[in-house]
Amino acid sequence: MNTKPEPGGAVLARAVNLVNCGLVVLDAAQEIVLWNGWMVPRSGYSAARVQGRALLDVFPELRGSRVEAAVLAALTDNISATVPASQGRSPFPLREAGSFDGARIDQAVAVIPFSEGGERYCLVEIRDVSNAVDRERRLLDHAESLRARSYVDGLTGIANRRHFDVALDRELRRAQRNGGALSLLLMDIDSFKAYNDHFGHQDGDACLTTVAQALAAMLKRPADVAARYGGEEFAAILPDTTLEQARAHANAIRAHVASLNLPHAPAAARPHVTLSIGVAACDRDGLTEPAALIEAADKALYAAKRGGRDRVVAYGDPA
Ligand SMILES: Nc1nc2c(ncn2[C@@H]2O[C@H](COP(=O)(O)OP(=O)(O)OP(=O)(O)O)[C@@H](O)[C@H]2O)c(=O)[nH]1
Repeated sequence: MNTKPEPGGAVLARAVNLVNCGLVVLDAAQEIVLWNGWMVPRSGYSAARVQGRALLDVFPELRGSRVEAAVLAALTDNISATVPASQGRSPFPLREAGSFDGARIDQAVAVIPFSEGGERYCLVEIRDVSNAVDRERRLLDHAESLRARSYVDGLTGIANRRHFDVALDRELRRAQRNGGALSLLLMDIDSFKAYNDHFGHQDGDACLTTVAQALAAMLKRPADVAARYGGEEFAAILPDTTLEQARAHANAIRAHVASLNLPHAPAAARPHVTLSIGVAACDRDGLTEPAALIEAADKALYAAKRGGRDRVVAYGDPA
């Protein structure tokens, strides 16, 4: 059996001052009766300076905070409480030891009531959780950037197919709710196989990126979406746009890409890179589902290819 005597007050005081968290003891009047060494360099107050002063007098900004509520609950109702770091801003104005203009330490605070000699007290324990909070923030940032990247085409930087699918579904529903129009363009670079065969795949990739950026620059409304639909195929969702308006816009896109004068392979129909575009709109019967709208635009695109390429065809145009 351990027969060593209990440590004296001096040993306890040393231990309390060495512990790696803030310890503050308040009496029933919320006045500070203990202020450990950890608090001193982080608050800028020595124990002698705060002893006997009310906590809210030392830190007026705690008024109305969750810490004040927890202290009240401890001293009046004998209830323990914790104030986790994630719930808003760090309650105590504590900074990294010795840096009084640095960032606040992220804190997890626990308030624990106890009685001694018939008096009620509470212990306020403050732990520095800055590292954990930092890690959590970095993980959240990383998750957010992964999420954003998962909707962007890695090669061209415009929306990818997944983004397109989500946007088309959303915009079609919105158009139906509001009784508005919506048009879809499917665009394909003409004779792109010949381009790759002549210039090589790397130049092919660069060409795809240039065309994608040119296309995105032509869609100016916030709700418009330009996406890479497949290999050398692009799509544009144009909310609040009728078939005839979309046809006009498709022609402007086609003319803009042609005006870039990107040299094409000798085997291509034109000396420069061109687009064929199929247009469909949801203002026609039966084109209220994404799949039906895509199929209609695809048929129109096929007709544009068959008709000689470098042209715009709308679904329903006479063959
Ligand atoms: N460089 C590059 N080429 C791609 C990519 N995705 C698809 N392609 C190429 O695009 C070409 C498409 O060829 P086809 O579908 O035969 O059509 P096309 O030659 O464009 O002819 P038309 O569409 O009929 O005018 C194929 O050679 C694919 O390899 C890509 O990410 N990078």
